[in-house]
Amino acid sequence: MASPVLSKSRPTGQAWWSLTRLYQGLQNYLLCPWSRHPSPAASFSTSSCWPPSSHTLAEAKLALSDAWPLEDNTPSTDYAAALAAAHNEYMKRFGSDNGHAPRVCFYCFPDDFLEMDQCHIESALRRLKVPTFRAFLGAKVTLGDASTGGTLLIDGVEASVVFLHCTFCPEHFAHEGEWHSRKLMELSRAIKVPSLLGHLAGAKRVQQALSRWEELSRFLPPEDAGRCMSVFVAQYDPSQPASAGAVENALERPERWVLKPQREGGGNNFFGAALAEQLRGNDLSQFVLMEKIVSPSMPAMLLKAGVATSVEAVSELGIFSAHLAVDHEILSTVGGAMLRTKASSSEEGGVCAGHGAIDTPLVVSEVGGQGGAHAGQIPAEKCLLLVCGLPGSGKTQFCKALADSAAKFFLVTTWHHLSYDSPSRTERETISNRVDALLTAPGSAAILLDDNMYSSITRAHWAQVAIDKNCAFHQLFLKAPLDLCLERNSLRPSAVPDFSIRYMAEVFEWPQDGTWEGQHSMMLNAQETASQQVDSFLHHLPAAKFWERVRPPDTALPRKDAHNMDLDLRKIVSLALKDAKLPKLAMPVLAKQWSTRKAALVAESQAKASAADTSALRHEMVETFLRSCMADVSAASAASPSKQDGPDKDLDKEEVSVLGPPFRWLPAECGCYFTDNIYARLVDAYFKVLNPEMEAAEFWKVNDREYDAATRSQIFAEAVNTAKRRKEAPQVFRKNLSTVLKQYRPKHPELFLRKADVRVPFPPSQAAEVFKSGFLEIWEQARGGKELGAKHVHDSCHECPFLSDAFVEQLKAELRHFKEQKLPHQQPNSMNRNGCILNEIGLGPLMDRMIYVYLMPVCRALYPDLLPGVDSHHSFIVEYGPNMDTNLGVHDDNSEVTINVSLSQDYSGGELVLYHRARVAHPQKLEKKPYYHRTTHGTMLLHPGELLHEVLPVTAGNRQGLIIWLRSDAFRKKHGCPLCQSTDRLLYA
Ligand SMILES: O=C(O)CCC(=O)C(=O)O
Ligand SMILES: [Fe+2]
Repeated sequence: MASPVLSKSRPTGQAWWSLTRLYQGLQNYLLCPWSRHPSPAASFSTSSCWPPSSHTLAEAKLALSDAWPLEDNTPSTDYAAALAAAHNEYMKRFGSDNGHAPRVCFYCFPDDFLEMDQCHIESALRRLKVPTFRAFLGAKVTLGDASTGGTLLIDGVEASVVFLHCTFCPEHFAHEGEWHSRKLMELSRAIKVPSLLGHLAGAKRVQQALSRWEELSRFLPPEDAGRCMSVFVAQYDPSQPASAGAVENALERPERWVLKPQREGGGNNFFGAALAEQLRGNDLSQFVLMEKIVSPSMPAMLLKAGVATSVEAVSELGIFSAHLAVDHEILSTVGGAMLRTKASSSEEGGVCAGHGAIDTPLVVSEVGGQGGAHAGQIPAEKCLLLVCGLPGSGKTQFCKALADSAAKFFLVTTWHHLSYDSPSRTERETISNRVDALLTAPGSAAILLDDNMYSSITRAHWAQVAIDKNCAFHQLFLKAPLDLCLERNSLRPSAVPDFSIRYMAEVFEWPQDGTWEGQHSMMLNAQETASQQVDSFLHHLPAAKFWERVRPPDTALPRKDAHNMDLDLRKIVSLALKDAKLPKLAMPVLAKQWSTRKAALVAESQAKASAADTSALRHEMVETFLRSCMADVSAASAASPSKQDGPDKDLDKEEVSVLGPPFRWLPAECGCYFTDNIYARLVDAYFKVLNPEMEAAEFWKVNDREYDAATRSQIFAEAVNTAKRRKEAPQVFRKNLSTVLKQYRPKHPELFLRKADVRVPFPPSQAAEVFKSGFLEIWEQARGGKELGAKHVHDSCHECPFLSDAFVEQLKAELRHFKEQKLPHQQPNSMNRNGCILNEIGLGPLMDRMIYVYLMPVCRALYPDLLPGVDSHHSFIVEYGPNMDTNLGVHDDNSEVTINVSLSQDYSGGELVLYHRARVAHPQKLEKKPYYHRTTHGTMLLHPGELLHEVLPVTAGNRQGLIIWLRSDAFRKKHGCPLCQSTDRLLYA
């Protein structure tokens, strides 16, 4: 029986799962005893033609009444048609202009056992009246007219097309003569199959490079690159320092990895202990370390040498395609497929080597969709997915990012995201009922239930709900250091009391291998950005039992006895009383209240001690107690005088996503932003403010510098004010943005994109209006990997055209219009008091698109080391002129790369002066001569954020600029925050 595959080439957990169940039957097994040469990837194109008919026959003989119709598979004739098209193109161009009669050459080994496969293509070509000949490695190869683009003569015959069945591994080049022949082939005008580029694209090192988003998105539109990433496994060059983590993991868990030497064909790979041994060796540069692809298996019977064996089998699908281009594309077709099926226990799948069998794909359309007669019988699929982790571990952002991208990757129709994280019992009940309803409703759906879920008993409850509803079940854990969660939590408008995070961190029961949870859990790194987490989720999806129904817990769940319960209640009280947010005055009252509540719970639990489910009941009691203490601490701190004019509590109801994807918009990236490098304009210097409530004496102890008394008090006031403003900046940012979204009536609504649209380019005609044509040329160069036409002007600084005059005017008109409305907005940063933050006034999505689609390819080409990836941007307008700031002191930026777009030209003075890098060890060794930048509007300057720069006084007129600070978590993780040079307090990296 044929092996089912999807007609849509996307990984669909649900579909795989359903198809596994559908699979039944018998496997034909083809055994070829010859395995002298590794076969090129295109072998067996012919042999793949016959299984459909034999499988159909087998179905008929076995009277499988519900057999699915099998598709014809005709790769050999499709192959021949593509070769014929190539030959005809050659004839059209060159004909027989020299009296030779060109033919298609099959260039092979002298004793190639695959001849039986190739001869079908040859005879199909003959039927198409295309002459062919066979030549063998070592044949006499010459160029007819000894120059590039000349005729290719092989054994004296002119080849129109050379179809290479050898020269793809080192042994094929045993003599210099073979290299020379191969080179002549490349230099000749004959059409090469495969082309050198096509061949290289299949090389393992190239595939490794293409498995990275940064590389792949240079060649594919983001949407397509995203889809590809969702099915690619990770690949590394183990000799590179950046791969140390992967190598370490492979040494620990070799069963998850495969080590491939750079060789074509199977049979050369290392697995398990042999892999670990190689990894400990010296020369790793010849290898590619790849995560193993773990496909879902299905039961099968393999028949080999007359013996049938029942195995768990996996299949691998290859699709044959042809692409012919001479200057422009002439032909691009997909023709036929090869499916290899093998026992999942076998590391190798080679058919000739006796490991795999050629099989037939059973093509169905979407499961649960219009899949033919059987579709209606396939039950709708549901999956309950728990997203667990401490508060501040980024669960909600991850869920949003997943639901956002998941629709593209799964056949599941609906993704629901529910947060169970509510202190109120009734609200939790409502959500619980909603989960119930969603799991019962018709249609496929994934329900993401996001909560701390720190106890395994709580998770088991949800597993049981999934079992009862006959649904699939899986758990995702976001793991983050406690300090990071505390820091992130403190930045949220709906921060929970610190003590609750400390408590959960202490008692968190992480899933254990070997228990029911081990099989149904995936760990994600909470320090990655949400989109990276989604990437790793998609990477690990094939191995996860994501769409499987969970088996009831097979290990005893931890039981909570009276003693344990008492310990937990005490722990909660003691941590809660230490919570920093708790005002001192409230403490005795709460301590008393909690002690009474605790005693009542203990008594209640003792009274119910004989009930069957006491353990679960005690769990519930601890949970309820924790939540009531959390509510008390929140209420007490909200009522304390210092908080009365604090952030607006209603804000968290606003659906304002400022954390991406694709980019975060919040100004703070490191905890030091709130305490270090606080700028005082008065003396043009930076100070530390450990907290805004700090006393003057303490402040001057930390900032030990000499000033007179009056200056001291002014500096102190300014620094403390700035620190306060920074502390509140994230909340104010959200609040302002939500006000703008509700109240602002734009002048040019087309500038206000939807967040969902930011990954797509402007339609071409609009792009031509937005950008200067010179920029679009540079953009194309960057995307094509070509040298850029940007002008290098100073140490790593480049100038290039960017926005069109019309667009600059449109943007400025919108900004004027905004300012006229007098809506609240913040200053861009400590140094610039005028202007505004574009992300805060609703133009964030526009900037996201500008950066994601247009600026990133250019920046990546110009700053490959600085920008391994960009996770956030701070985009703002600066303005100088009469009655405003007129200059800007020397500084470096809180960015990896800064893009400075000039928006005006009618002003005097105001040059931007670029010096040297502030953060290198020996700045004095760098170029000392400053560069004075002054351009026409719409031109941009790109410079590393660490380059010291200043703006000289504007003496007349008005000067406006658009500044984009690009930030990279990956860079900061390695080199530290640019302000404090440390990695300790990074919020997202
Ligand atoms: O106005 C300019 O050109 C530079 C502004 C700047 O350097 C900044 O805001 O960081
Ligand atoms: Fe700057």
